[in-house]
Amino acid sequence: MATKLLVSRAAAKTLNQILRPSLVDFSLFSYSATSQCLRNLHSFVSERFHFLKSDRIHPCNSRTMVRCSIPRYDNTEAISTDENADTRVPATVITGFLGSGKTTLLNHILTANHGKRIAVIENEFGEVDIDGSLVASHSSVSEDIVMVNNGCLCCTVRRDLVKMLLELARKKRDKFDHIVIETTGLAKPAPVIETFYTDELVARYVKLDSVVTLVDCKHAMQHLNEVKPRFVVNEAIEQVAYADRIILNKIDLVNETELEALMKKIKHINGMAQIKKATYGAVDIDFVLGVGGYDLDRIESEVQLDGSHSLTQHHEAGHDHHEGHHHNHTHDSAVSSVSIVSEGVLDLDEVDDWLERLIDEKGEDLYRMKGVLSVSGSDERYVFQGVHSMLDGSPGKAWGPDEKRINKLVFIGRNLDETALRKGFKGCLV
Ligand SMILES: Nc1nc2c(ncn2[C@@H]2O[C@H](COP(=O)(O)OP(=O)(O)OP(=O)(O)O)[C@@H](O)[C@H]2O)c(=O)[nH]1
Repeated sequence: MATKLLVSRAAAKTLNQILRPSLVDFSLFSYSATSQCLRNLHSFVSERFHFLKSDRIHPCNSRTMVRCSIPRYDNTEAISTDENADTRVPATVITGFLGSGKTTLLNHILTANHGKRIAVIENEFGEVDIDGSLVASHSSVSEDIVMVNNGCLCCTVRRDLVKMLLELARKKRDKFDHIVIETTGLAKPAPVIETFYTDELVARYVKLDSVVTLVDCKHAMQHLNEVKPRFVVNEAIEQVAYADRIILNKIDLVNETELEALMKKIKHINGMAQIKKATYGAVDIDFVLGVGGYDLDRIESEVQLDGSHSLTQHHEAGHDHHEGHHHNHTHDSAVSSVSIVSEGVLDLDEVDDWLERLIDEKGEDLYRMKGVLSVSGSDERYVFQGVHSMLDGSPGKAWGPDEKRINKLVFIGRNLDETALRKGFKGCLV
């Protein structure tokens, strides 16, 4: 197994300013402090709240942490005049099953004319560095390999991933604008995502932009339907579940009916990700870079749920209809999405309590969640996003004077209890 890091010079562009990283203040709290922490969520009106209670995300990770932090920026270090500017380097994680087209997409990113200089961290099984030569044959990056490591990104080399990210962000920051990490076909995305939140230095210098999942249209259904032994993760499902962007690749190898069935299956698992069909990973670069999938400012555009869409999926799943919400739970997979679209005003204290309880009880099974909320006593939307037990929330854009205040929430996870989620939401309405 080899993990290597490349810095692409394919699209050179000069950074006008080398913005030095801002400081994130991580204060360690005791477990009991989380409650207070969440209860105070709405009081951080102008500052982003970031809550982290991370445990058991990955079998390799046995520690339990409770942290609460408000990112802030150290003026002595930051060159930017805007003290709230997020100057961290964005990173995109490309995942997808073996042979789904990850390297093909990477080549597309490296050779497309987008003006961004890309640093690549590539993780490959096998002694021979095959993907490196493939990438190199399509661009002039072969001489830019700066690190080589062994292991699988999701397990043994997570430490190496941290090292590489820090090396890039601290020492080579002026040489690139964006980091792309290509995981092995078998890598589970959770530990890679977790790295951006649990490692304080990484969180200080690098921000996760998005998880892009490649799906091989010809073989994906077989992998998604594969029944694994108990406690064994189906990587194909996990990769779809964590995605912000899904590329249905190799559409040239399937017919419309097969494509339709696959699309339906994928939406059942992940009702939040934007999906594009492609051959040879050829998608607009904007679709994969600069997504802001974990960015609170972008949550609203990411949570594009409307009642009609929801009900359609709900119907497909063969369950009772409930006005204004749906769940696309499938019986053949424990991983599914639950979406709630509802008018009404919420009590933010109740929301804090509800979400706190939820992540306390179900954090391990909650892969992703995002929401735009209408809360009492505020003219602004309240937005939140989370991964497992990490929850990040803050006030967002103001509601328009004649705008309908519609709450939109989506949860993706394992064994989601749609009825309980709906009840929990209703319990927060004033
Ligand atoms: N027919 C067809 N072949 C494709 C398409 N995209 C990629 N391929 C081919 O599929 C094979 C695998 O593509 P890669 O990009 O290497 O896939 P990968 O996900 O990086 O593979 P691993 O690193 O083994 O996990 C290559 O031969 C590609 O040329 C497509 O849209 N259509």
